Amino acid sequence: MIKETALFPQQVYQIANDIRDMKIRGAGRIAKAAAEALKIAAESYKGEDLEDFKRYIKEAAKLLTSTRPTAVSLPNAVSWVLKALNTNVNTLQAAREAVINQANSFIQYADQALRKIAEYGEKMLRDGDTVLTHCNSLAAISVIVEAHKKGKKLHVFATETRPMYQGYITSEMLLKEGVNVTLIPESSVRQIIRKVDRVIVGADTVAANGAVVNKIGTSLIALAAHERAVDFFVATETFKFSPYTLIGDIVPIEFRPPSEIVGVDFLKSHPNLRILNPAFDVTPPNYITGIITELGIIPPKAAAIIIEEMYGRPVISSEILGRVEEDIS
Ligand SMILES: O=P(O)(O)OC[C@H]1O[C@H](OP(=O)(O)O)[C@H](O)[C@@H]1O
Repeated sequence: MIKETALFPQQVYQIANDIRDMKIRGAGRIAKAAAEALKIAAESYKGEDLEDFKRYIKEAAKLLTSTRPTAVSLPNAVSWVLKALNTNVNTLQAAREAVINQANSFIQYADQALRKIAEYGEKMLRDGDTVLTHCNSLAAISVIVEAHKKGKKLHVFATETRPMYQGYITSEMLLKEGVNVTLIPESSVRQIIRKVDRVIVGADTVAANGAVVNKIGTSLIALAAHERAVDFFVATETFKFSPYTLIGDIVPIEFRPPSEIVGVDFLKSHPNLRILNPAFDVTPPNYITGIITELGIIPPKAAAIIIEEMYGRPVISSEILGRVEEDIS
């Protein structure tokens, strides 16, 4: 549990806890939730001092970015909102309004971006295609659903996605839209890939060299697709592009608790058993056909250009990010 003090309203801690516990999950959704939390914090600030307000918002930013380390959408959303404090705000009221407006503008941008991704991405799917997707990505799903709405007959293989089984959520979402879905264990992908025309997945972070960090198992799927020359697309908003990688940062990979892999009883009865539960892996750029963004479909090698255009240099320091490499030993 994140330590609660009287500093922020309970809702802010709740959002932070829900992101950490993956009750709120998906790189886009956690970014929007963080923006919403900063907005709530700004609205609820009880003090009367501008400088104190700025410190308070930065503390909230720190709390939120400390919840999960890998998806850069989280610090990028927070940076977007914190820009409000860099503008010429001279009064508490102006600063509060600026934070609220920036948070709203991020949420609005995120919603519009998903619509644009669907619009650009559906063109990559053809009538009769069999599509494979992994985990639960709103960006990837929006592309599939848009193609389906355009009248293209698709069949989707959704991987179960151990250990959290987000493939079940994906299956439900696609079935609700009337898309044909077959749920498969991800260990069957090399067997199934011969039936697949297109792979489409989401992203948690896109690095400056075009590598994509996404749910564990993605890179094995990319490898299988590469072997059979199956096109492999990544659907992602540009706020999942990492400005930190432009200045040499390595994307930290989150390791989650062993209890997500095996039951507590099994763990207790085998105290010498070590368990590793990495939540993400890295797919190299040469395995990726194209990255579908709200700005258009780009080759992975163009990621650095997008980062430079969108962000320039990082806005918040690594101190606020609180990024610490996980100990995997
Ligand atoms: O933003 P959207 O496209 O919804 O999802 C992007 C990615 O976020 C998820 O991470 P997690 O489930 O939070 O660990 C998955 O890795 C998914 O592919």
